[in-house]
Order: sequence, then structure tokens, then C-alpha cells
Amino acid sequence: MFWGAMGALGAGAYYVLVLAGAAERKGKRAVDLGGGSITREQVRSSYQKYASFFEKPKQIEAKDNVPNFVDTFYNLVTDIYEWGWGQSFHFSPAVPGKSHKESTRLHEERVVDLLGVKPGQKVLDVGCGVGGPMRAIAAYSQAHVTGITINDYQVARARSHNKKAGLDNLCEVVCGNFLFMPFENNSFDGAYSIEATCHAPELKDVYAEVFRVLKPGHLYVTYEWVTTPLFRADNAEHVECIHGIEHGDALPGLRSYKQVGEIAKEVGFKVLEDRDLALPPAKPWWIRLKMGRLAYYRNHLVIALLSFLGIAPKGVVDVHEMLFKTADHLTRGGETGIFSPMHLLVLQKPEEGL
Ligand SMILES: C=C(CC[C@@H](C)[C@H]1CC[C@H]2C3=CC[C@H]4[C@H](C)[C@@H](O)CC[C@]4(C)[C@H]3CC[C@]12C)C(C)C
Ligand SMILES: C[S@@+](CC[C@H](N)C(=O)[O-])C[C@H]1O[C@@H](n2cnc3c(N)ncnc32)[C@H](O)[C@@H]1O
Repeated sequence: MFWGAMGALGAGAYYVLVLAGAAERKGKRAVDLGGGSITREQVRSSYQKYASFFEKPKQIEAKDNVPNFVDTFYNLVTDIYEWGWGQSFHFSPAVPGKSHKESTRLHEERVVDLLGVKPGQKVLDVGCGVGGPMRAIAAYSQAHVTGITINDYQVARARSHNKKAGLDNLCEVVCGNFLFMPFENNSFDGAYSIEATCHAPELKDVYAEVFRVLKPGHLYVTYEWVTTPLFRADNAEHVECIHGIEHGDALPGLRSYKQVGEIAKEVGFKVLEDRDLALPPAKPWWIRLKMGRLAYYRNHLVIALLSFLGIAPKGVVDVHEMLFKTADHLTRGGETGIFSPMHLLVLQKPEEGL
């Protein structure tokens, strides 16, 4: 009886600590959660440094600090994202009758359809994360995709996933700053960014870099995080919600839906499409986030236990708590309609001489 009970307890603990919460069958396990490239000992102090950034707005205004602060953020959250969400670090409109995974893939494949890239062409993924979109896009288009991310831990994760997926012949990952990309002028047949350029302190700087490396006549597709026409700067609840999103997602300041297209034009792009993919008839992108609430409580318990046992680094609990709060802010942003993570721009670099 005693040994039976102990066995059941052991199996339960194994399920909760090792298996539970993995967003994908072969995804990250709870016992592997860490601080990316940050040592175990430094996770808590790095989180405190990250959080203090928002107490001193002057630091965020100093735009040179931003890439460093974004890099720290991704060291802290990458494992939790992979564990609790999967390898694609973005939202997608819900698609009736389709799973989250399928809706995610469709949102990624839309980029290929918009870019019109062909097998063998060269495409740039600006802010590639651990490469979920890159693999879907390479597999669907048979184009060669080069991803760039500021975070070296993500580079290692993305390369390992590419290899496991048998896509390392089509996918390449570079560690670097998308504000100063290590690529030749006019060298890509297409470029895209999925929920990544919102981290740029000045949107025009990253758009100008994409413009430089894109071949004349070719396209850049971007899914932008923006405030929508429903956002009111004189509404305290709106402002609190948007600040919550900025804080929990390492954003130097959200831009409005109007600004993004204007900035693209300033840089020299021709704007072919400028619209919000979250608007009806699209189904709510925040449903997945809202539905996961119960699982997040369970995740919190798992992380607290692992941290108490000394398996997860101290500080992971604080990071998880921050994400927990940001899930609420994002859901409110979606429900009130004041925020969209998928404002679409399709941009063309004009042919030379035009
Ligand atoms: C584009 C960006 C990231 C978008 C999303 C991928 C992430 C935004 C908020 C994240 C999460 C919030 C709650 C977490 C939960 C508490 C935890 O138990 C499991 C992981 C979460 C669901 C996590 C997953 C990724 C997000 C949805 C930004 C940064 C520009
Ligand atoms: C929310 S993730 C999205 C990742 C990927 N597009 C996806 O959908 O899975 C944002 C990405 O932008 C990258 N990023 C942010 N600022 C960057 C910068 N200055 N240079 C390069 N990459 C950056 C982050 O490292 C991260 O990989």
C-alpha cells in the first residue's frame, strides 16, 4: 500500500516536473528551464536589472541601451516561451476547426504567399527567435532563409532545431543586431519580420537596414505590434494596459498603426498593403492566451517547486510572474481592440532609377 502510494506520487511528480506544460511533444521540459546564456547565479539579478529599466525611463530613452536590454530579456524568457508556447514566438488569428499549431503555420505561410518567393531564392528573417517561422517558411517555399537574432542562446536553439527538422540545408542563423546587419547591399530576394521590429528603439533604423539589403523591386513583409485607432491616450486604462504590454515584452515604446506605414515611406519603400490582420472576419488572436490561464497557474506551481528544489535557477519564478501579468495585459489589449500584434505591411523597394 505504502509503496503503491509512493509509486503513484513519483509518477505524478515526474509528469508535473518533466512532461507537463510542453507546448509540443518534443518541446522543452520543465526541468530544463534556465536563463539562456546567463549563468544560473545571475538569473535573479539580471531580471532585477531588466525590471529596473522600466523604473528609469531615461534608460529606455537612451536608444543604444535597448538591444542589450532586449538580449537580456530573451535570455530570461526563451526557455519559458518554448516550454509553454512552442518554437514560434508570435500570435496568429484563431482559425475555426484548426489547432493552434496549424493556425500558427498558416499565419507563417501567408508571408510566403505575400512575398511570392520561389524555390532557391534568398529570404531574410529579421528577428528570427528560435526559428519556428523560418522552418515553416523554408519548408513551404523551398527558398533559402537566413535568420538574424540579437540573442546567442536563440542562435544555438534555432540551429539545433533546424538540424533536427532536417532543414539546415535551407535555414541559416546569424547572431547580430538588425540595426546594423552583416549583409551586403541588394543581396536578398525577399525579407520578412514577425513581431520582432517592435523591439527597435527607432523603427526607421531597422526598416532602413532591410531596405539596404533587399534587391530593388523586391518585397518586405512585416507583422507589426501597434496601438490601433481605438486607443485613447487620455484614457488611463488604455495607457496602463499598453504600459503593461511594453514592460512584459521588452518594448522601448509601442507605435501607432498610422506611424508604421509612414515610417516605411520615409525610408523609401512603396507601401503595397497597410492593414490590421486582427480585424474581423479574423477570429481573435488572444483566445489561445486566455484559454491557457489554468495551465499558467499549474506552470507557476511547477516552477516554484523546481526553484525550491534548486533545479530551476532562482529568479525564474519572478520572470514567470512577469509573463503571467503580461498575458493579462495582452488579452485586455486584444479584447478592447486597442492593440494589435499583426498589423501587416507589404513593402516594395523601388526598382533603381524609379
Ligand atoms: C512577440 C513577442 C512575444 C509574443 C508571445 C510569443 C509571448 C507574449 C507573452 C508570452 C507568454 C505569456 C504567458 C506565459 C505563461 C505565464 C507561461 O506559463 C507559459 C508561457 C506564456 C504563455 C508566454 C508564452 C509566449 C508569449 C505568449 C514580444 C516579446 C514582442
Ligand atoms: C518575439 S521574438 C519573434 C521571433 C520570431 N520572429 C518568431 O515569430 O518566432 C522577437 C525576436 O526579435 C529579435 N530581436 C529583437 N531586437 C533585435 C535586434 N536589435 N537585432 C536582432 N534581433 C533582435 C529577438 O532576439 C527575437 O528573436
